[in-house]
Formats: sequence, structure tokens, C-alpha cells
Amino acid sequence: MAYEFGDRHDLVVIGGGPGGYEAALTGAQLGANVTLIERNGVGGSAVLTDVVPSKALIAVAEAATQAANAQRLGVEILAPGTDEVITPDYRIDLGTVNRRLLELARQQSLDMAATLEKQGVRIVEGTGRLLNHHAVAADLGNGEVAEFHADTTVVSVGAHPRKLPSAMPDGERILTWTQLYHLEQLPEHLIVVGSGVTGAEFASAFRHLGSEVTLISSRDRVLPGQDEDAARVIEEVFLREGMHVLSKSRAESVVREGDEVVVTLSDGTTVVGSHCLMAVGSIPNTAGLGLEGARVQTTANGHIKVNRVARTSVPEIYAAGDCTDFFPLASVANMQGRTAVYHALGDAAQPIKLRNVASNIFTSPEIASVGWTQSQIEEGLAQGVIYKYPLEENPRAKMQNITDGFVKLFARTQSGTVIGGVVVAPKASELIFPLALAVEQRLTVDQVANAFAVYPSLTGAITDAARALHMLKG
Ligand SMILES: Cc1cc2nc3c(=O)[nH]c(=O)nc-3n(C[C@H](O)[C@H](O)[C@H](O)COP(=O)(O)OP(=O)(O)OC[C@H]3O[C@@H](n4cnc5c(N)ncnc54)[C@H](O)[C@@H]3O)c2cc1C
Ligand SMILES: NC(=O)c1ccc[n+]([C@@H]2O[C@H](COP(=O)([O-])OP(=O)(O)OC[C@H]3O[C@@H](n4cnc5c(N)ncnc54)[C@H](O)[C@@H]3O)[C@@H](O)[C@H]2O)c1
Repeated sequence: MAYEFGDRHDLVVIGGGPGGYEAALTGAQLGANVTLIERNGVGGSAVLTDVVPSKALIAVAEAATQAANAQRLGVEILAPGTDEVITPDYRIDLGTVNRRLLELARQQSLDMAATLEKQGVRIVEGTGRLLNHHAVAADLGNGEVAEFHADTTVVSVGAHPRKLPSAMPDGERILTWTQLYHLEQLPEHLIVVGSGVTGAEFASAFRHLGSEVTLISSRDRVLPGQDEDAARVIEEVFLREGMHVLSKSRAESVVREGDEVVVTLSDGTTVVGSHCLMAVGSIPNTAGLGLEGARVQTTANGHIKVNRVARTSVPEIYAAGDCTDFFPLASVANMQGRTAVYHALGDAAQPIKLRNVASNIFTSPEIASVGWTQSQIEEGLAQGVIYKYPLEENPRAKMQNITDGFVKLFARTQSGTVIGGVVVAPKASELIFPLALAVEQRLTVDQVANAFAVYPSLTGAITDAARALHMLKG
């Protein structure tokens, strides 16, 4: 039957992570006929191996350190039935912890699949690939292939851990982050190769869980590309907590020798541990997708090029998430998936402003940021002034014995409009939202300062920083 413009729109989504899930849900809500092809589980790597289990593991690490924090505030812990003050020891049963994390992830994946099905989305278990700009195939296993007509296709296939040929993971002692959740026992000595966000988060978590940790950083400091003051705070905390941080050290090879792993650095020195986590970046899952045949353009690294409404070089094909050349965050994947479908189906699509994306690094303390960065301001890419307010001056922080961290605010010279900020604090992920709102809504430092912050509260540090920038408008 000939297709008539205005017929029910066939939307096919390949990949059910944050990008694909949101695209499918939005499509169903807008009345499209939606098919989602997913090969592993709805929720994607974000739910099954990346965000959900890692943040749940970090919650365990935080719980493990609470007794020590309480002691610093003067809480005495007594041996049962005595007045003897003891320093409590703790042990992590990693097998039990991991089973809980995987179950949490599995359940969330099932809940998300159920939500999609309730909205009328057809979920196809299989591996999707583009046939052309109006047709998608799903390999269902056993040689079976299903084909779908697509008025619009959204490709949201994510990425997988990068592996170095000289440091191949064996799933037992040399691991990618997706393999950590099968460990039964806490690594005695975990060597983390790569000090980007993934490496820093796991190094912090495993140190708090009780492992000896060595972090191998190829740059001169951890968290390259992040706010320098923030990275300095984290590195100081890591060192204070007994982590070994090797900077300007590139891992050339990682090999297993019995129950040990040996990491050889580029200067020839070796580091020996019980386990090694490879956190050296990700590769987009775009090989074999039929992109070239469909004339979808990619970058040299295989990321799909998209514009601000997530459209690719082919107007009927959109792409969202880690397989694109945008910022690899679950929140961005979500926004791209939604925006793509709004745009394709003729609803009001807001082009995505990457500058306004709030992000957080779940180390301890956390680092949250939004907007322009200090280095961009210093390079003259944005006109702004910078104010840094140390948390140790904040009354609530003093009460809670928080000594590390700060709130940093960036405001446009003259107008005083908030253009960015960084928060380094426990739960910085919760504190960044007022700054994200200020950046999105172009609030001035005076408007932020005039809002009431609860006294005493850590958000008071945000209004105090905004107040300190008041003179800008003068
Ligand atoms: C350790 C770690 C922690 C992270 N923590 C955070 C965090 O705290 N906050 C945050 O915002 N971001 C975080 N991220 C980033 C986040 O995980 C990604 O940005 C997010 O998963 C991207 O979503 P996506 O939909 O693009 O891809 P994914 O979540 O990877 O989903 C893609 C899906 O596509 C499927 N697929 C692939 N190819 C095909 C095919 N051909 N056919 C059918 N299905 C296919 C896969 O099975 C997968 O289910 C973290 C990343 C890592 C590695
Ligand atoms: N909390 C979060 O939101 C969160 C958490 C994890 C990841 N992510 C997302 O994933 C993205 C990627 O982060 P990532 O840390 O996985 O990858 P990355 O590419 O940012 O970092 C990998 C690091 O490994 C280093 N490296 C590579 N080879 C090495 C070697 N042989 N020896 C030593 N170091 C080596 C690189 O120089 C780099 O600094 C982030 O930008 C972020 O968007 C987000």
C-alpha cells in the first residue's frame, strides 16, 4: 500500500539505553507506531553495566565510611556490653553486594521494558542494522531476520569499553568496568589504569570499600579536562586516604601471573597488584550497523555526526547518546532521544545546548559542573569573572566537619549573568541544580543572591558566592 504523508508514523529505534528508551517512549506518547530493537536489555549499558551498578556500588562505599565519619564527630563506638571504646573494622562481602547491584539493574531494566510495552511500544529482541533510510533489519538469532519500514529511525546503540591489545581483560583479574560485578571477593590491591571519570570513580569507591588502590594516570594530574582546582582537591583526598597515584605514567601492558597482575609502565617500571581495572575509554557500537550504506556520516573515531536536534546527515535518520559525537552522558542521551522524536514528528523541538549540561563525578567528595569552564574563560572564549568560595567557611559544612571542597561561580563581566559553576562537595550532584537553573534561565548573580537559601545549608555557599560577585553590575 502506498505511503501517504499523515499516515501513522513508523518509528524504529535501534538500542534501548537512555537515548533509545526516551525516543521510543516519546514516539509512543506522540502516537507513532514504535518498534524498539534491543539486543541485551532495555535500559542499555547505562542500567545494566554502567551508571546504575556503579552508582549503587558507590552508595555501598559511602555507607562503609560512615562509622569513621561519626567517630571524627565524637561518636564513641563501644564493644558490646562494655565501656571499651573501639575503632570498628568492616568487611565488604563483595559477592553479596554485587548480586544485589545486578538484581537492582535487572529489575530496573524490566520496569523500563514494562513501561514501554504499556505505552504500546513493540520490543524486538535482536540486533538491528540499517538497510536504507526507510528500512531496518533485526537479526533475531538462528539466522532469522525481521524487516521493518521506518519513516524515521533513531540509532542509539551506545559504546563499549576500549581494550588495549597488550592488556586484554580476562574477566577474572584484568577487568573492564562491565566485569567488576562478577567478583566474589574484594580485590586486595586494585590497579586502575586511566584516571578519567570512570577510573577516578572506581578508584575512589574501591579505596573506601577497603582495597589497596593504585591509580595510573597518563597525564600530570587525575581527571584531565576537569576543573583544575576540583581535580587538585580530589587528588589530595586520594593521597590522604592512602591511594597510590602514579601520574604521567602510561600503562604499556598488563599481564596475569598466577594470582597477580603485572602492569608495565612506559618507563619500564612495573606495578604488581591482585586485580587491574582498565578504564581507558570507550568505542562507539557503530561497526556493522549499515551506516555507510545508508550514507550516515561518522567521525574518524566512528561516532555518528549529529546536529543539535540529533539529526544525522540523512534527514530520516537520527542518532542519540554515546554513539554520537555529543557529550557521553545518560542525561544527554535522554535529551537527544526526546529531541530527535519531537523534531521528526513535528512537535516543538528545542535544539540542545551542550553548554548547559550539568554533570557530576561521583568521587568522594563529588565534583559537579555546568556551563562555561574556568579554562575557557581564561583562554578568552567567554568573558567572565570567577569567584571561589571554600566550603570550610560555610556554617553547615563546619557543623558536618566537611573540610574539602568549594563552590565556584562564573559570571559574565558587566551583566553579572551566571555562565557556569563548579561545586566540589559531598552530594555536589544535588547542589549543582540551582546553578544549572541559573545558567539555563540566564539569571544574574544578584537574582541568585536574592533567593533565600536555608540557614544553615550548603546551598548557602552558592548564594554567598553570588553575593560576592554583586559588584559586577556597578
Ligand atoms: C562506569 C560508567 C559510569 C557512568 N556513570 C554515569 C553517570 O553517573 N551519569 C551519566 O549521566 N552518565 C554516566 N555514564 C555514561 C552513560 O552510561 C552513557 O552516557 C549512557 O549509557 C548512554 O546511553 P546510550 O543510550 O547512548 O547507550 P547505552 O546505555 O550504551 O545503550 C545502548 C544499547 O544499545 C544496544 N545495542 C547496541 N547495538 C545494538 C544493535 N545493533 N541492535 C540492537 N541493540 C543494540 C545495547 O545492547 C545497549 O543496550 C557512565 C558511563 C560509565 C562507563
Ligand atoms: N559520573 C558520570 O557521569 C560518568 C561516569 C563515568 C563515565 N562518564 C562518561 O564517560 C566519558 C568517558 O569517561 P572515561 O573515564 O570512561 O574515559 P576517558 O576517555 O575520558 O578517560 C580515559 C583515560 O584513560 C587514559 N589512558 C588511556 N590509555 C592509557 C594507558 N595506557 N595508561 C594510562 N592511562 C591511559 C586517557 O588518557 C584518559 O585520561 C566521560 O567523559 C563521561 O561523559 C560519566
